Amino acid sequence: MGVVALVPAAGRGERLGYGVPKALVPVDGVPLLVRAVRGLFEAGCVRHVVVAAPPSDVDTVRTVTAPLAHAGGAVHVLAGGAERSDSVRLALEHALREFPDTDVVLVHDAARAFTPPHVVKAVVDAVRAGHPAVIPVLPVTDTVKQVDADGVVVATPDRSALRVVQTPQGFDARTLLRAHEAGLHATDDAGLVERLGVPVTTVPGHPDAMKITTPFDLAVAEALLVGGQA
Ligand SMILES: Nc1ccn([C@@H]2O[C@H](COP(=O)(O)OP(=O)(O)OP(=O)(O)O)[C@@H](O)[C@H]2O)c(=O)n1
Ligand SMILES: C[C@](O)(CO)[C@H](O)COP(=O)(O)O
Repeated sequence: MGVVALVPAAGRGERLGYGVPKALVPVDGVPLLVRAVRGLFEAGCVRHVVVAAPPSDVDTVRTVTAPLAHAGGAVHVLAGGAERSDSVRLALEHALREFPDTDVVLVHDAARAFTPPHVVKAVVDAVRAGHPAVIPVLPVTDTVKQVDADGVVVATPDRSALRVVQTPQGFDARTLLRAHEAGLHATDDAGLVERLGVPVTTVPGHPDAMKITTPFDLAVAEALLVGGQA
């Protein structure tokens, strides 16, 4: 029995526009991916990590992540796929083949490099408590509008019932495999599980678990977050 974290890190980081794949972008000299993997191990409950790397950078990713493995744990690196969900599926298949005693799987964006370890632990604890799918969330602070193709507002959903979704998302391993094998599309793994009719439970997320997507996000991380984690 053990927890394996899958880290989709194969994106190009086009919205960031840094010139190297986003996972390798340094913040205070430390690549985002290294920070993300460190945070997973620091939670104290993750045994192995499987990273889906940009296909052109598998060797570099192996080099930067190799020193992160702790006693009894491993960091495996493989080439990711065309879409995030392809990268997750490839990493999941690898994990279940290489670590067959895995019972809990986390999926964690390399781009959420500053996620506090206590959020990782809260997700794992909730899966271990019997919830087959668990996601960290934050309340929505802006009013949200639904618009049509012309940008005209068609609805204003009640924001008290809305949540912003972060990672790591945690799953019973067989449930996540079933969700990926169903061949559906969703922007996160919990979205695939929902379509199976499996309940998805929420735990509190954290503002530091922001997804670094744009140059603004990177500037925020550099200005606010480095001190606590460098
Ligand atoms: N084919 C892909 C695309 C994305 N990801 C990963 O999924 C996470 C969330 O994706 P996002 O933040 O959108 O990253 P990018 O795809 O790199 O961003 P962009 O769309 O700006 O290129 C990131 O850690 C990214 O590396 C992945 O593993 N494989
Ligand atoms: C998984 C995710 O981070 C949850 O908010 C998000 O859906 C990833 O989206 P992206 O467009 O691949 O960045």
